[in-house]
Amino acid sequence: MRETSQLPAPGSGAFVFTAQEIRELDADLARRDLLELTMEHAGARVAEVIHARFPTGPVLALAGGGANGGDTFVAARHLHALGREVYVLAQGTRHELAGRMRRRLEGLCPIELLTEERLCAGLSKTRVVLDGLLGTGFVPPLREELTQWIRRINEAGKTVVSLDLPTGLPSDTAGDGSDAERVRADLTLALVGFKPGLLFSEVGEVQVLDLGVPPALLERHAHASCITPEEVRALLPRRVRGAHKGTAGRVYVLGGRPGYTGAPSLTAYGALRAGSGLVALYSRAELPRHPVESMAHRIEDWNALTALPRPDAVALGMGLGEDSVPVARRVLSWKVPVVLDADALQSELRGAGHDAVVWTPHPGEAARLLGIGTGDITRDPFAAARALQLAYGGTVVLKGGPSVIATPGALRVCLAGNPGMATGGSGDVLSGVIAALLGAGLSAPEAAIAGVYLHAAAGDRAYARLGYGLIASDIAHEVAPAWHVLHQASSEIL
Ligand SMILES: NC(=O)C1=CN([C@@H]2O[C@H](COP(=O)(O)OP(=O)(O)OC[C@H]3O[C@@H](n4cnc5c(N)ncnc54)[C@H](O)[C@@H]3O)[C@@H](O)[C@H]2O)[C@H](O)CC1
Ligand SMILES: [K+]
Repeated sequence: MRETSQLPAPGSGAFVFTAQEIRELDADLARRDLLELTMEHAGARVAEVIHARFPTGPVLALAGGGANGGDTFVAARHLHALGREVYVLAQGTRHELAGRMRRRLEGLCPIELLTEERLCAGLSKTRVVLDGLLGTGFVPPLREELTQWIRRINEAGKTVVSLDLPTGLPSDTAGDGSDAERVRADLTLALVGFKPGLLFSEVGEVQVLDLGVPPALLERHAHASCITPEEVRALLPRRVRGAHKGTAGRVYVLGGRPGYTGAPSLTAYGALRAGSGLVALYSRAELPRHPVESMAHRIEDWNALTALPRPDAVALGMGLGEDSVPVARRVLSWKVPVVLDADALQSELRGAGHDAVVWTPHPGEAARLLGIGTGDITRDPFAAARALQLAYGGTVVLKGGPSVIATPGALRVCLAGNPGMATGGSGDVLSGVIAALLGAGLSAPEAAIAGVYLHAAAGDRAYARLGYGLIASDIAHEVAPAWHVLHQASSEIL
């Protein structure tokens, strides 16, 4: 689970790149004669941030044989120019670029070949370690000498700043949970954008450095992009002066069964707090704690649904149990926007969906839908979300820390939210929020993006008040102020 204090700023509309996409971006930059400039910029920015964050003491810069090491040479030169004492240990290399970089340092700060002995001596004398051994070019498994060096770095207890990626962390997938073989960084300065490994592993603080790469190139090569508060604000439905409850979205919540009555009630709270004009619950069970602002109906037979007027959106599956698949089939045939959650996330519904469906699995449900293990989902949530979207259609929200959204055209990730939200009923609230937005007229991708963000922002508000003791109904109630702040705020405040 990610620690709240380690979350990157949710305001950053950063992109995410895999190692392959970085190679393609680099090739594009090289064609435009911009690659060397970009590396120069990277090193200068890294030096600037290190100097600002850790302004005193010697810096030990560890440079690998690839471009990650090349960036480190540039950073060392800029740190030296800022008056810092810098000691560079470089991996033996024939890399032409790294060789040139090294010549540029000669006479400025000491450079030696990296050996274990020199590493230990250097670590004992330093305050800050700049880890520039491996970046996106790392191909597991680690070579033995690297494993030993990483161990030494981690044991030294110094402040460690990793350049682009903590050495040993795979770029494109979540780390395996053990950090024995990767640098434990206090801060990672990610170049150009996040790498998936940084989003889905325990990596400490991450800061993305903008290297002045033209946004059009970033967009062309990116794997995914982070949801921004600005775009969510623009998506939020506005009520007209003559609005009444019937125009603000009528949402049906279909869920619950005897013994499982809390889930649909939380969905109803989520929908109401996200602005639904009317929320009606239908369940086989009595729902003793449904919001008084909603209408709860106990029904004996789901055939009774046929006689009901069509709502603007439906949230379906929360606590519904084995009736979920036939009920979902019936509701999907109405062709109104639907959120399919919890018990409705079944592989029998493959092919039964339509464009206005939002599927909201957590990793366990996603694994069930794809017929693979949960570990395969959490290893690469982007790939899992995309695979689900291709198999099931509509829009997929793969819940997690962070949540990932696959729309027909894009992969998105939400950096807001916190581990306190890992509490029973949190997902039920989310399906209500998304259903409310669908009911207000947003498309499935829009409702998923805005809903996931609003829910996460509400969770952050609840966490600020209550810490890890927050419960799902707190998230539901914080949706309203989260929305209100977003609605009112100017883009400067965001
Ligand atoms: N557009 C950008 O974001 C830019 C990023 N840059 C930096 O370039 C690196 C990636 O550089 P690359 O040369 O492709 O790879 P690395 O430096 O990460 O590593 C290559 C180096 O590592 C050795 N190696 C690979 N696998 C292993 C292993 N299992 N064990 C030990 N050693 C291994 C390999 O032999 C090579 O020597 C990116 O992270 C950014 O830092 C550029 O500056 C351009 C702009
Ligand atoms: K690194």
